[in-house]
Amino acid sequence: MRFVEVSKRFGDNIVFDQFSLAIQPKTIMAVVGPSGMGKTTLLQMASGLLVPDSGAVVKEEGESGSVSYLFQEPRLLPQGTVFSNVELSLHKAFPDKKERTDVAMHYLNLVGLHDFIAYYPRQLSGGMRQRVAIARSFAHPSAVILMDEPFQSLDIKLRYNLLDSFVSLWNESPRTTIFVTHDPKEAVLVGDSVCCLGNPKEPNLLFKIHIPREARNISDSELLGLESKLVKALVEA
Ligand SMILES: Nc1ncnc2c1ncn2[C@@H]1O[C@H](COP(=O)(O)OP(=O)(O)OP(=O)(O)O)[C@@H](O)[C@H]1O
Repeated sequence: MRFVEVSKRFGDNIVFDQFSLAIQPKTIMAVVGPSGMGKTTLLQMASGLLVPDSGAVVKEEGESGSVSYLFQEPRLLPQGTVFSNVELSLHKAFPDKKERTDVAMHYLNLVGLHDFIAYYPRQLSGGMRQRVAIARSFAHPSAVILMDEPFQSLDIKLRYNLLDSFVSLWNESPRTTIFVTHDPKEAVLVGDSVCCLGNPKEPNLLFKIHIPREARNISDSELLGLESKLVKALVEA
């Protein structure tokens, strides 16, 4: 997916001015930036919910069709079980009931919720609810996943556990992904590239990360170095 010289303003507020960014198919672009710099706006333009004033969002071959959105809050149906929260979203993509059930169960297994499929959201912890939402995003056969600070409200241990779950699902079924986060550590653990919005010297500072995702460690010196560069860029932004 490519943002090509995209401009977007709300009244006098210019959020993007001739902004360009290329996300290689089936890679993860982490996006960090101070509050109000346009991260959610970027996701909305990627999803087609919002149309740029000028410029274009270009999808690569195989990226058209529906997108999966993962939000900070899991947005589950309170009256549906864990299973039906995933299965219900698949009716259009998988008209065959058996196939739909298999797909839902496959992803619920991958996020470790096989023993909780008959539970209702109110019976789950916040982390478990977010696992359901992750399973639902991946179960949907969309080529693009847009993530808006999905782990922000969780404690640090849970956050990194969920990040691991997300990476396992992603490795099993890679999709073009934009991952918005406030946390530079999350960004360097998960992204193939990290785009930092809002730095006055370089409005879309881009870092590429060459360490394979599965080999990344929170205390790896190269990642720590990159993280501190990001923190510096964010403080200057
Ligand atoms: N529908 C809208 N109408 C008017 N202004 C808007 C609208 N949507 C976003 N904005 C403005 O655009 C700017 C970017 O908003 P956006 O939500 O994309 O920022 P963000 O980087 O995601 O912020 P945060 O990190 O706080 O979620 C902000 O100044 C916001 O007030």
